[in-house]
Amino acid sequence: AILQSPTQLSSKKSYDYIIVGGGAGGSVLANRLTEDNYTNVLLIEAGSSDYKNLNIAVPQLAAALARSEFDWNFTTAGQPGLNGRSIPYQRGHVLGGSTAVNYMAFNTGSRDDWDRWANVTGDSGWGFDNIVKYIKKMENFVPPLDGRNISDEVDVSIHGHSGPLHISVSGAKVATDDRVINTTRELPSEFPFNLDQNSGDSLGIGWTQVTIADGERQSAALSYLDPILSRKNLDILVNTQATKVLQTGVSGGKPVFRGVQFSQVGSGKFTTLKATREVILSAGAIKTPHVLMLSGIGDSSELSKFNVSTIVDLPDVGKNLQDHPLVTSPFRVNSTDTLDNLNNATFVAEQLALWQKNRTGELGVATGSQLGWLRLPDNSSIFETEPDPSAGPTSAHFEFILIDSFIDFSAPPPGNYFTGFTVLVSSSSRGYITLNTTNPFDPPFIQPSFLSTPFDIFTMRESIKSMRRFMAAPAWDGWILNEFGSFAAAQTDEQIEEYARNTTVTVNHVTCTVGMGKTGSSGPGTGALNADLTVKGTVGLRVVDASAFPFIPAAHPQGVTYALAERAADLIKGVSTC
Ligand SMILES: Cc1cc2nc3c(=O)[nH]c(=O)nc-3n(C[C@H](O)[C@H](O)[C@H](O)COP(=O)(O)OP(=O)(O)OC[C@H]3O[C@@H](n4cnc5c(N)ncnc54)[C@H](O)[C@@H]3O)c2cc1C
Repeated sequence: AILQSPTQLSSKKSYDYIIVGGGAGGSVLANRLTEDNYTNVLLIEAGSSDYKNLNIAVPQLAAALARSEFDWNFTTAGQPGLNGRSIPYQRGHVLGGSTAVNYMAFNTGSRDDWDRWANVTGDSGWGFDNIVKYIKKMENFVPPLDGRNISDEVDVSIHGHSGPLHISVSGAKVATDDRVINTTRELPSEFPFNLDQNSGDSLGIGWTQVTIADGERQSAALSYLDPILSRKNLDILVNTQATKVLQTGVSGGKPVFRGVQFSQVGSGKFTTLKATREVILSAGAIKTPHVLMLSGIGDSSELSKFNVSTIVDLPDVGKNLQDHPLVTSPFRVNSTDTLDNLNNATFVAEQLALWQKNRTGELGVATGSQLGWLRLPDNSSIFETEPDPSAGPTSAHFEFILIDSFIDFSAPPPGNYFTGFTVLVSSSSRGYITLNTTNPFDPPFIQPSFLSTPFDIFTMRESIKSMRRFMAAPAWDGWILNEFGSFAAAQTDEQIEEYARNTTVTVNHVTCTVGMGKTGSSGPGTGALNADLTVKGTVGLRVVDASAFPFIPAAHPQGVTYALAERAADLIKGVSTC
């Protein structure tokens, strides 16, 4: 059942597992753990249960979710690599978490991304060949809404067809699709076509797979929770924030953390509850380390600055932050047939009527029908002085997101556009999260440290030059009029770097802030979690969300988080995972 307030909890009921956070990680666990009728689970979510809200359901309304009630409204610290700029740092604040507010691109990571996890943790179960079964377990690949033949857009045979998460390709084609694909024919050595970027080898340009089915967003709440709301052994407590995990004893010399303290914002009332087996933090890569630090689990030198007494000195909590910085390359186009038409209120009203009638029209299509995953040439000058931070030859250094409209996260100008996002997906910069205050309702201090290494600024610059080469292919003749705005003025290497520092934002892929390492290893840089996702130096406490990644994949991370959580569920159940 969904409970709206802690006062609705029954004092007679005890829970085997208390999960904090109902996003990608938490929703998978709540579903899988309650498959056993005798396992009782409480899922605590800070946001509301309004996961069917129109702005969430309709894919092209996603922009309205930023700075709304569905956003934690975080802002980063000033970033030296961005000329001191602070940027918004969006996170989902609703059942479904960030999967309810994201842009729905669906990737499952490259072979090298997963194999690097296996190496770092010493657990081959995280390797690609083993994880494939968990990827298939989550997936249900369905045909696109328009029913077109997609045999040249995706290799349907490698996907799962009976999992909870419905995925597909965009529900209808847009005017630039053929131009993008023709570019891969005209410039195949730099921009090869890849039929399925989720095969383990992600490199090349291909069709975006999305968590959209029948024109509607598929969030973790809709996929993993909505179908099981009638299970008697699952309670979902919404509008309630976990403020701390609490020590409930000592076992084998280690503190046991089976208690959770929680509260509704502004109520002034705090409730505590104890799980009989485990407390699992799935609060995402910002809030999971925040809750751990507030509970006395973190870097003792940081905690002491705020008079928080350290129970477990775990220096890696909040460190190792990795994300994907993004720069826009906008072009004016010689057409009125672009998704920019959705900036016109009358047109949107017409499209909304279509969407409500049968989910058709432009509001149900994906933002960015194609993605490109690309590497710097092996002989790039940067490798003479800097190591390659990518996971290996199947992982990209940078990404293209190719969009049939203007997007630069400010008010759109009049006219029609094409936008190429270039995204740094294997960066060597590392950021961090720490406390700002000890009030659990205050945001933590967030420093992503974007573009703070020579490799990162070099690669961002080269990605923009690569985007210009892509858009100069004959396929675009007659469509592209000219480069737009301050992007057009950035032509020399120095100007491009300055443009990047002045305009970089994020794709909102923050990860790795409570990363896994080898089981039992200790000290800075060895990871905050054991390979089975238990928190080092504790009993009864685990982390299952994107903060547990040891390295960010060169991929949009929701699919990777779902797969991690699918395996975590089996690790928790104690069934064989390899
Ligand atoms: C704007 C945006 C666009 C994105 N675009 C894409 C994309 O196109 N493709 C992609 O793959 N990924 C995308 N992502 C990232 C992706 O959605 C996340 O990586 C993924 O959802 C992470 O899952 P998670 O379980 O770690 O955290 P989340 O899904 O964020 O879930 C965490 C949950 O915990 C809750 N919570 C936090 N603190 C507490 C607390 N103290 N008590 C109770 N509950 C708490 C939150 O409210 C939230 O519901 C995007 C993210 C954003 C914000």
